[in-house]
Amino acid sequence: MSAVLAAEAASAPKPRASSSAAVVLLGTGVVGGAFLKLLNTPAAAALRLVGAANSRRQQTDPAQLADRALREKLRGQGDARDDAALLAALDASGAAVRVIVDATASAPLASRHVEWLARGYHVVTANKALAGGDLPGWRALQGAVAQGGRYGDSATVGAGLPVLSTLRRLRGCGDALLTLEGVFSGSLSYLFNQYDGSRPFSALLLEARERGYTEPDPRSDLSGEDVARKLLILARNAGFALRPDEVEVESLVPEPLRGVDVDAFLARLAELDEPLAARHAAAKARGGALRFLARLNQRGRARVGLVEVPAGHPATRLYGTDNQFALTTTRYNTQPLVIQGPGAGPEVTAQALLGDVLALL
Ligand SMILES: NC(=O)C1=CN([C@@H]2O[C@H](COP(=O)(O)OP(=O)(O)OC[C@H]3O[C@@H](n4cnc5c(N)ncnc54)[C@H](O)[C@@H]3O)[C@@H](O)[C@H]2O)C=CC1
Ligand SMILES: N[C@@H](CC=O)C(=O)O
Repeated sequence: MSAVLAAEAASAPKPRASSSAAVVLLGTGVVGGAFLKLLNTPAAAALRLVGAANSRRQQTDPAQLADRALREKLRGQGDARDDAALLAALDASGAAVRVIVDATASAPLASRHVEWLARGYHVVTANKALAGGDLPGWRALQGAVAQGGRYGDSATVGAGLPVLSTLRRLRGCGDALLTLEGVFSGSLSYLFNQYDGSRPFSALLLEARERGYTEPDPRSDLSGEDVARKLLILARNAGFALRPDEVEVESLVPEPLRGVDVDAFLARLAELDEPLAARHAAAKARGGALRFLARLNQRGRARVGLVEVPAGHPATRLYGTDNQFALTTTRYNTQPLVIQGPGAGPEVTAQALLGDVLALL
């Protein structure tokens, strides 16, 4: 090892010897699976997994939890789902820091976050259904946090890009958000950064899904619902008490595909192609490009949808799954403060979860 590398290794932050946490993981899909891999790295040495679950099964047996094939095994083996048994495993761990990591998209699970915080568990989540859901849920969450509950939400916006932390820091300094604009979806960014009409939109969507960028049901992305949730989370953290019905949302899901089950939707994906090809051709003919943008103006008016932007627009300078958040505030008012980078994907999202868990130690 070179002297420089050795010095860096020696100075790398290490968990305090006395700090350790017991962790229960809910959701072992794309993000949860990547989180399990991170738990097996030195960065997570202070964390002890005491329970893991998918939607149907769970495991609390230490030997099974230590198995590198845990995620695969849970598909066919394990106990029936029972939140109480997972919480009991956290209690039995004796750890001072007990963390529930929610890597699902389940609204019923998200609705339990407040109760878990009130009972003294910390919650770290990639699930946006509570903070980006109805206003009473958001208010209950703020109440639990005001009582001392610690809620790790970095993964809910920008897959861990430092957006929420920046916004809260500015607000803590008395700076107020005036407007917010950008690309808040990694999958829609990936789709529209590439879509030039040469390949069907549906083929690109399948690619985004295979890479783990889309929601469990990709219509949550295409409908604008996932972007609207992120806009609500950001707006609320900036002090706007916005309700979901106050966000104007444009859906890219054709009407006949809205009510069918996920498998039927995936089988009929080609129905997305013609309308989007027509919009793309029209934008291109005018020298523009299509981007799925989110906007919040100073009066609290919020909209998410597909926009034809001119060549050279900041959103045309994104690559891959890049997200872009342009924050204009009372102090950043001549030029916005811009946060940009990959905004979806298993590794970055799992790292955001891990970072939030480690911050509890
Ligand atoms: N994929 C990405 O790039 C990002 C995803 N997220 C969020 O992460 C969450 C998970 O996304 P993915 O891993 O892509 O989804 P996924 O569909 O691959 O995995 C979801 C997992 O949750 C489990 N699950 C569902 N209901 C459950 C329940 N009641 N109890 C226990 N487990 C349950 C499923 O069995 C599955 O293992 C979503 O909320 C998503 O919005 C956030 C940022 C980025
Ligand atoms: N499906 C989401 C994943 C992150 O929240 C997206 O595409 O941004």
